Amino acid sequence: MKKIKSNILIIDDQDDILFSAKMLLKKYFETIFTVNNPKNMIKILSENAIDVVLLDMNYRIGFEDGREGIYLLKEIKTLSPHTSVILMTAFGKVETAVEGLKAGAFDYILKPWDNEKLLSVVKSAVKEGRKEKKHLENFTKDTTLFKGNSAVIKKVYSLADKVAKTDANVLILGENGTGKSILARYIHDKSSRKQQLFVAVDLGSLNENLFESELFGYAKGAFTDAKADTPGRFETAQGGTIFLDEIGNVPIHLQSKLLQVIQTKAFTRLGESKERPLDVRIVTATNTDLKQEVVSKKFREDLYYRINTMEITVPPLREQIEDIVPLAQFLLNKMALKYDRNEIIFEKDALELIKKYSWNGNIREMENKIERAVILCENNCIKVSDLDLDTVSGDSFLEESPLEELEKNTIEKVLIKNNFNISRSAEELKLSRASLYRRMEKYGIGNN
Ligand SMILES: Nc1ncnc2c1ncn2[C@@H]1O[C@H](COP(=O)(O)OP(=O)(O)OP(=O)(O)O)[C@@H](O)[C@H]1O
Repeated sequence: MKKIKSNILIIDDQDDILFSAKMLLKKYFETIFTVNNPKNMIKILSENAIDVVLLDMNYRIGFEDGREGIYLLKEIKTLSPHTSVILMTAFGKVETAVEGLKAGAFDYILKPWDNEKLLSVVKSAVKEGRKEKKHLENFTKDTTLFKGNSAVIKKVYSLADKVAKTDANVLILGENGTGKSILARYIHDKSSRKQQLFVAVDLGSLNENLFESELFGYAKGAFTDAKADTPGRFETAQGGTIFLDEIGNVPIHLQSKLLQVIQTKAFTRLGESKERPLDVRIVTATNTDLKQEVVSKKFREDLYYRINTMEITVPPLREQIEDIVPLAQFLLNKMALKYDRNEIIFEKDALELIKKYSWNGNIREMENKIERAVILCENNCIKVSDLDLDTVSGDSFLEESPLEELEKNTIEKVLIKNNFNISRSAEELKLSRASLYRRMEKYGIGNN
């Protein structure tokens, strides 16, 4: 049987436990390290990429409350944040193990263990760790784009990847600051037009009188200030992509001009009669409900159907809660780089607040708050007060809405049904184990 490529470290003061765990695991996993004194774990963890640590919770005779285990767990997580830790505890000491789960342990196992159970927990820890590592690689490779790992955002990028390969017009919908223009750029970068220009036009701030000249260009003498033949934005984007942001703000009398260009794939410079062929990919975006605008006759239906060959909705941050903390870390890295503050980190309470805050202004709001905090922060640790978040506005995630109540009840039911088996419950709820633990913590499930 081919062994799974992974490094496992077992820490226990009883040599017979180390021996039997090693005998069992070495049949399935490539490298097994053992230490009977936790002090020796530091060297192994710093010299090897350890995937999983199996950690006993009690060492000193007479101390059996598991405190040492919790302390060591935190130390391991600091030294090697992506190592999964499985706690080993005696029957009857489960409360401390549950506390360990909240402090970041992957799972716990009761001693004496059932071999099948131990193997299955270690295998899932290795698998989960790999996923996280891959996610981290994607995350650190690029400092301009954060993709996220929640199901909703993964769907967005998978759709964007598919549509990028085609020449279809794309309409991107979403609230302010959700990253619509970032997604438009992403589609361009993934398309066969990536070597050509990506031209972004903010139609919302474009003066009505300049609309035509700016978009389609003009000939010398077309109007008083037209001193020379000048190409417009569409022409500049030839061969590439034009991104028309805030398309919902275009007044109805100008919408027909856009429609004509999109329909005929040709444009005419102001003051000229010659029609020029147009070869651009059109990506548009808006935060208004265009369908509703069509119903209320503020937006032309024919234009709507021309621009939305493919429609992608970027979710607000409140619908991708599991991405909030990684995004905050991503933006902190970005700002740390920008302001040369490499050592800067979030204080635990600040990160908790970030997690619970409502972020109605989405990624833009978070970026602004973190940038401000990096500038203002006096030492290298961002505190709650540095973030300047309005926590009294009452719309933070802290409050339990009926929807949350529903979620809490469902989680409780599934956990009870599965005898508090986390893996099975997570599978049934279609959540990762980590997200299930996070929700349990949020709702105080399993605390008593
Ligand atoms: N996926 C992302 N990765 C990194 N930064 C992002 C991402 N999405 C958005 N941002 C940052 O958030 C800010 C807002 O993004 P963007 O302008 O794309 O949002 P938008 O939805 O187009 O906003 P608006 O509706 O106000 O035009 C930008 O500064 C951008 O750098």
